Amino acid sequence: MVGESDETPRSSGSDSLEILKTMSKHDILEIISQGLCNNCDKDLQKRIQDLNERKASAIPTVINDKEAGSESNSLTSEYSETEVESSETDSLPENVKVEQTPEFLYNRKRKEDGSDSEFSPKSRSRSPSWPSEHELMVKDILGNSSLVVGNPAEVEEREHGGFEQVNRREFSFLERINGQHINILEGLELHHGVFNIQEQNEIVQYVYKLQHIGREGLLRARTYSEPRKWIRGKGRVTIQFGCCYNYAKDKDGNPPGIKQDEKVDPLPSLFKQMIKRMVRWHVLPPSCVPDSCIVNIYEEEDCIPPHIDHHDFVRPFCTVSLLSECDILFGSSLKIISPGEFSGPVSIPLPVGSVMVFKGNGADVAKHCIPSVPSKRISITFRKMDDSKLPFNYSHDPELLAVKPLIYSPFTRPSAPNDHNQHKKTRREDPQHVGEIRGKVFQVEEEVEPLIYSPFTRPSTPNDHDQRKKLRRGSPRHVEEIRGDMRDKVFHVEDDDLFTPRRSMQPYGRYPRRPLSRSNQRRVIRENRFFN
Ligand SMILES: O=C(O)CCC(=O)C(=O)O
Ligand SMILES: [Fe+2]
Repeated sequence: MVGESDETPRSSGSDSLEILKTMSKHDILEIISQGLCNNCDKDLQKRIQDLNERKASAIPTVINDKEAGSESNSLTSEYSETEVESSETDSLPENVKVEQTPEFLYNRKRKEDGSDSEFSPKSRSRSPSWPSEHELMVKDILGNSSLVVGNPAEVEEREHGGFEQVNRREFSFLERINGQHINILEGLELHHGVFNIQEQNEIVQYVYKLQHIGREGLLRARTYSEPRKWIRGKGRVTIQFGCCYNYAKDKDGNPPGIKQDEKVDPLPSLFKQMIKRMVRWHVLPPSCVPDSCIVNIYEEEDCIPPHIDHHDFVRPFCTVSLLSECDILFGSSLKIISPGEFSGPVSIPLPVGSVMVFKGNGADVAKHCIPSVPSKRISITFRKMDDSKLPFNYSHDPELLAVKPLIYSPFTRPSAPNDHNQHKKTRREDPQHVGEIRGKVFQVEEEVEPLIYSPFTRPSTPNDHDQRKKLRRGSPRHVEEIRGDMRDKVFHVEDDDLFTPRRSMQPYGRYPRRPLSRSNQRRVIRENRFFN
């Protein structure tokens, strides 16, 4: 057990118990969750499991929030599993409200729906440790959704052949920060083709299912949360898995970041499949396999304000965009104009099905935000927690521990469908091809020629557009010319359609965008000129 070799004088067992009674839940968790040997860890898990089972088979009288006259309209609003499990609940007076467990709500719902079988996982009779009953129940509700549907040959084909189609874009935008020109978008990547339309549909349906069971109160208290809708432009629905993340200081004074003593639901199976896909297909490195995610469900006009993702999460992290396209703004400084309306120097459209990877300056120097969206949108942000910030009692998911990128060789790339199987075999069997993956990655980079773009040299008619593109691509000197022209600001923009100076100088948000008055236009342009 903890500190067995510690030589400091110890208090007796009963003293320790007395001290324990005066300690906060947080401190107790710290004591029982750190530095245990394997045997003690197993023993502890078994004790928790046994306690859980005893509690589950003797759920105390439950009073419905609504029946009790509570104003809360969400069954989940107060529920916390740790509270239900804490010893105080055993000795509550009869009329004191006891929060409802998701299992209870689930069984009640089943009864309401006419099903007479209660949720009773096989593990109730005997399970060595995880997953808990609650987790089994959520799995049971979600069913066996699969990212890739089809016969085994199609699945194999998609998993192993599809990543050749992925297209990666990088971005560059120089801002002058402390007198130096810095590419604030360095490290940002936008990947297309990682999830096809059928897979996107599958994911969207899954998110709706999660939203539904979240609303029903069947997910853990902090997993599902809804914004207070009456405040315009504020927030969106969020569903958190893997860890509980505090966006801002909470009502108990906990700072923003991962709340280690709070439990949320673990990553659901379909999201693990998405993670595996992204690692296998080189969207994310195997050294940084996400173990948490936040689903954002934006209704029309919802937004996410300017921020830099918390460093409780390591880099890179990524966001998958679904359902509808919206713009994401970047800048070392972003302005809040009104709720949901922000302005900044760079705007990048996030196509449906794309994956944006954040690292380097793109994650840590530039802030980002999503202004009020034009229509309903879903995004899923996948992040890996810093080791020191893992929730207490966290156990790594074995399914995600051994994910490896697929091996690809540009030199054995199949030219005809007949070669294909042979090619796949070579790739999988010959580890030396790992080195060639780099070749492939660089090749992708070369395919995307960075375009150098200045708002002042932007072509005005479609006819000279192509001509200019050619010129820019063909002549590296053109870069210098533009740099010379731009003096303080150099715009490197990767795609013609991604950026226009007019758009960058207008506040974003609110669709359709209001035309700016002349004086406002002058003000915004002036502000952007002297942005640095
Ligand atoms: O919805 C998005 O695309 C961005 C989400 C985001 O920035 C975040 O979850 O931190
Ligand atoms: Fe973010």
